[in-house]
Amino acid sequence: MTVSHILGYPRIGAQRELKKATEAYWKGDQDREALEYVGRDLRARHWAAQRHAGLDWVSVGDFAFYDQVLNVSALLGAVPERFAAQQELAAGDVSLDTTFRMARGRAPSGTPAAACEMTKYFDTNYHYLVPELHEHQRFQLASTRLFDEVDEAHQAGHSVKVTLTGPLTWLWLGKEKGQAFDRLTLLEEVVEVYGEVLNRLAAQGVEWVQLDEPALVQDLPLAWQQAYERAYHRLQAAPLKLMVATYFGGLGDNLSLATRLPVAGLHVDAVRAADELTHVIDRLGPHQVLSVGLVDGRNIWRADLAALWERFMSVKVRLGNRLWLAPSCSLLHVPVDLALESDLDNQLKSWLAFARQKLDEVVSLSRLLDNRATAEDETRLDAATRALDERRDSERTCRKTVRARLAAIQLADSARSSAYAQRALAQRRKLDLPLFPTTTIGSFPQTQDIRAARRAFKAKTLGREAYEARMREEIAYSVARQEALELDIPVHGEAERNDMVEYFGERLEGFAFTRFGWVQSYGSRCVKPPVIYGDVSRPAPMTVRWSEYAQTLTDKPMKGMLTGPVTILHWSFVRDDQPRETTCRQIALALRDEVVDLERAGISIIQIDEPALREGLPLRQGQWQAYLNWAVECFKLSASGVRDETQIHTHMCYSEFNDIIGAIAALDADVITIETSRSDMELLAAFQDFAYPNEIGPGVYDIHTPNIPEVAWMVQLMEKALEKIPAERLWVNPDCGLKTRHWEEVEPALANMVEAAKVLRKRYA
Ligand SMILES: CN1c2c(nc(N)[nH]c2=O)NC[C@@H]1CNc1ccc(C(=O)N[C@@H](CCC(=O)N[C@@H](CCC(=O)N[C@@H](CCC(=O)O)C(=O)O)C(=O)O)C(=O)O)cc1
Ligand SMILES: N[C@@H](CCS)C(=O)O
Ligand SMILES: [Zn+2]
Repeated sequence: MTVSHILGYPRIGAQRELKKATEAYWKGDQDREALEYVGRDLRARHWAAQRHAGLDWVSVGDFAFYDQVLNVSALLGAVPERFAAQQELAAGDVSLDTTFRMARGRAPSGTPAAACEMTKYFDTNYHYLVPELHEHQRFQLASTRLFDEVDEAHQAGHSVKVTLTGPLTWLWLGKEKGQAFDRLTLLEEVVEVYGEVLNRLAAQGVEWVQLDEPALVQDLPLAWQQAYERAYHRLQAAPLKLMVATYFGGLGDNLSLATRLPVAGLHVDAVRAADELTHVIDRLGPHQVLSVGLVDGRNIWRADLAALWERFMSVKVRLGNRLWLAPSCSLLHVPVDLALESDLDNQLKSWLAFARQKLDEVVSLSRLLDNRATAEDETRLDAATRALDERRDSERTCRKTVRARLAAIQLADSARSSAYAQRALAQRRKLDLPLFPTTTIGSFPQTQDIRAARRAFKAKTLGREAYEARMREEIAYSVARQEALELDIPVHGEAERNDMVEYFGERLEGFAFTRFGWVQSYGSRCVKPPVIYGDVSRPAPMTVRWSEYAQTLTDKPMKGMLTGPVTILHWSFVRDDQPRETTCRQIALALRDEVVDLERAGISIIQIDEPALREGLPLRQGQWQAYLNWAVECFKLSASGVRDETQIHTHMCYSEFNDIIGAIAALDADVITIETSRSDMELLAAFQDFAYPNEIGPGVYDIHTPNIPEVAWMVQLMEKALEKIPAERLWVNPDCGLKTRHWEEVEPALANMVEAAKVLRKRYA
């Protein structure tokens, strides 16, 4: 029989129960027992959903109150000293509050300390807590949570398969703190503790443990490849079966390595690496199980059951009972349950599958392949075929005017009419800016009041006119504050935007919105990515009214604010029936029209944010250039419809940019404002080495902390910048938008920033 399972389920809850419970606990509105109760209840419901769907195993170990990588750090006792958890470590039980302090710097109990770094999990929009590693670090089994959860699932009568981040991927995701050293020197001891974990799980009666090793789809140095063999030779001694799970791409040059590992099973991503499957099967040991990830765990499209059935028949014949089926990766990256989406039209809904629906898809496929399909499977098969046929032929997905416009794009459309030097002269004449011009990145505080007004508008208890009047009030307030602060280039403040992607998606054709389609981004924070289902176009201007209004409130040039095509693409669920770059070009054309309309409305500076440009890089370096080529082209397509004297800005944050500096220069934005303060302006060395020709606003203060930056601090940061970039090309601005801050923090911080610019002007005029 074909075994069906999943690599993990979303833990946030269909109604974001986990978010609400953890935030209530942090605020002190709910005690730990109540929080633990919500955790237990969610686990019980998620396991029940897996079992009732008909999966052969339920996955245990995918639950986390904050992050699954952090859970492994606690399990291994990798708790930095500043969290003062020595007693807990000695007792072998790192507490929940300690993990919260590691994640957020504070928790209801314990002394606050600097939080651990958080960063993107591979190429997903999920963020994990980076394990902090130091030379000669000791590890020990230091948490019982996993074992308690296994007991919980056993008591509920489930067949348990444990899932856990594997030792090599955990180390790969970690970062050396302090002195640099080889992380692999820690492997032996880490593997020792994993060995203990496995023995204990075996003693609990666990038969299968899935060790997630997505690092295997990346370019690995030889020493790491060899370390895989060593580690798994040691782990195979455990008296249970191991499945190494790889996902988010193909194994490439790690394929032989992965299939050689002495484990009972291997999971591969057959969505992103369909063409590797035969090679994997050819190399598989005669008794090894292959788990094939054939339902897309990274997207929300309904699976084509008939096509998959046909495609995998031969695989079934080759592997027989050694075939397992699963989604390509954990379902953490998709929303929980489509059934809740009562506002989506039925046709679009019929094209989609969220986590709950993907369980059914996997189960039906395994029964179809076994020739034991039930009437329910037949119904699902027919419904999927019908829905996919409709989707393929629909005028909603394929719009001739959009396609014709795309086909007519010329090379010249992706370039400004003049080179930067000439544009800069025209812009200087028009804008007449001082040396070290000051500006912000766009958003001002999204107050409770603004959010409440938006909620009321969405709930229809506040009418459109009243809502818009409320937003205009907010814009007027923020412009007045900026005038008082003497900022050179004001912005309208983005009060009207719920999210920098959702806002634009709501105004573009080809996008749809869910009500409950939340996906965990980090900790308790979620995003609700739009669904791009059809050809994209802009039925009407999206931001022009707000910018036009804001411009009436000041004599200074009002900066127009847009989210760029690449960022809109990356932070959405993108249609899977055409190349991503085609969808991106369509978004770029829609934004191009907006840019031109803003110019026509008298807006002479327009910022096109691309914070997600870097994170869209493929996991394999060999594929970077192809991606960067189309990403840069799309940005330029959106930016190039304007006259020389219109100044185009872009903004980037959340990433390190050293390795894509060439692509950043190729964007040819007149000004880039970029996150640099946390890295002490180090990034600018790359701009200097590359002889970056245009203007730069290196962020002079970190907006992620409530601290008010001092004038002298910002002046010295800018002086560091001056060592690399001439004064005429430098701007002064914060690292990113201010929407998460409070006015009481923003005003003194910006006042100091403006003061710093004045000091610099005196010194360098
Ligand atoms: C910068 N990042 C972004 C990503 N993707 C995006 N699409 N946008 C981004 O900005 N990806 C990478 C990073 C991820 N970083 C973050 C940072 C912060 C959050 C976050 O705070 N999320 C909020 C949800 C924010 C939101 O959309 N708010 C809405 C209101 C939403 C809502 O429904 N509110 C109430 C409704 C119930 C009621 O009270 O009536 C509710 O919360 O239930 C708005 O402002 O209008 C979060 O709370 O999780 C996410 C990613
Ligand atoms: N314009 C946006 C960019 C965030 S990356 C903002 O200011 O919030
Ligand atoms: Zn930013």
